[in-house]
Amino acid sequence: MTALIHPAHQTPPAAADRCPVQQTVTLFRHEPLLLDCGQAVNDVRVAYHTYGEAREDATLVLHALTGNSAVHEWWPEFLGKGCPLDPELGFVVCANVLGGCAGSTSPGELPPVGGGDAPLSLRDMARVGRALLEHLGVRRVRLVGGSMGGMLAYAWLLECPDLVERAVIIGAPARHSPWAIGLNTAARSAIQAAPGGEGLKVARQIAMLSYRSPQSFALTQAGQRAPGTPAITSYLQYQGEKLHARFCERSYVALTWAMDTFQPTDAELRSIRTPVLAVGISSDVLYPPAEVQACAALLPCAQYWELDSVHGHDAFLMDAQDLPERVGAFLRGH
Ligand SMILES: CC(=O)SCCNC(=O)CCNC(=O)[C@H](O)C(C)(C)COP(=O)(O)OP(=O)(O)OC[C@H]1O[C@@H](n2cnc3c(N)ncnc32)[C@H](O)[C@@H]1OP(=O)(O)O
Ligand SMILES: N[C@@H](CCO)C(=O)O
Repeated sequence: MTALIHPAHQTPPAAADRCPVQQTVTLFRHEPLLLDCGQAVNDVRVAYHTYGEAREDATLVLHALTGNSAVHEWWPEFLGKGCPLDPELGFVVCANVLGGCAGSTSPGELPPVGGGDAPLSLRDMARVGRALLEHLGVRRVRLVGGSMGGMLAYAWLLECPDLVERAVIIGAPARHSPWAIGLNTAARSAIQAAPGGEGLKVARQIAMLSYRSPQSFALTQAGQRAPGTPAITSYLQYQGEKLHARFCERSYVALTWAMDTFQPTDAELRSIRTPVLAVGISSDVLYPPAEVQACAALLPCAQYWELDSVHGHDAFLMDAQDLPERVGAFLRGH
């Protein structure tokens, strides 16, 4: 595979001067990426961050649905000196997924299929990630992923078992339940009913209700923010506006579809030999902890741990408590 490294990034600064910057590379220049839908795609752009000196072994962080590759911005408890991802001790990589809208090839940049955006799969995203690791010279990888990133870790375990040494899967099942698909269906319906932005805002409002918990909202959004407006109402409106300002509806449709259609069988999950730490979140109403645990129980080499938080699914981002310590210990082989 030949890669096109974008000129601004051809000469990396010395390690001591390095501050995290997003880099971009174009992969699949000569040999196309064959998507699961059958479409061949050349020139796939991947936006990524690296932390620490390049090595043959790395930890790959897999971001959540609306995340990006800037781990230092959204997961400071996990990345840094003394954290589970310590760039002084190891090489850390995070890439925006194929179909995302934070620098990698977006749905609108792919050849259309059947008159619409090419349907993407989590396995397609794992194959692009593999190509990035090859480009970076990485031959062995530990995975850490939360939410969509956790489901993507399952796809990596099935698609690239030769590369993955261990995986931490946080707040994610191996496949979507009817409940999770239903929530995404409602979100996509909102986008289809009101394209151009308003639908995406409603989609985020629906999703936010599943990312927190009744108890979390009782603690943080009781009463009124402005006279006559319940706090939760203005909160959801604000969250809709915030996502609209930083995300794209075609990516939202593509990524939620990829999650909904990822349905590995029990037999496939039983075939995974890689050690896995699966983390459930006690108050997660999107992916209830029992569901996360039941998926992990199908894996021959998985252990399960539960984060006790009232803040629901998003607790891995906003109320991590001793999760970093647990993740660090598992990555070190304990
Ligand atoms: C923070 C980033 O850089 S995101 C970029 C990368 N994105 C990702 O990685 C995706 C994952 N991240 C996320 O989903 C989110 O950023 C989270 C879960 C980590 C945190 O979400 P947040 O929206 O920052 O937190 P929270 O739910 O507490 O809301 C706080 C915001 O709502 C506002 N707010 C709180 N209550 C109300 C209310 N009743 N009415 C109106 N606004 C309200 C706050 O003023 C605050 O505003 P600000 O974001 O402008 O500071
Ligand atoms: N709140 C996170 C997790 C969703 O699964 C996001 O927006 O990506």
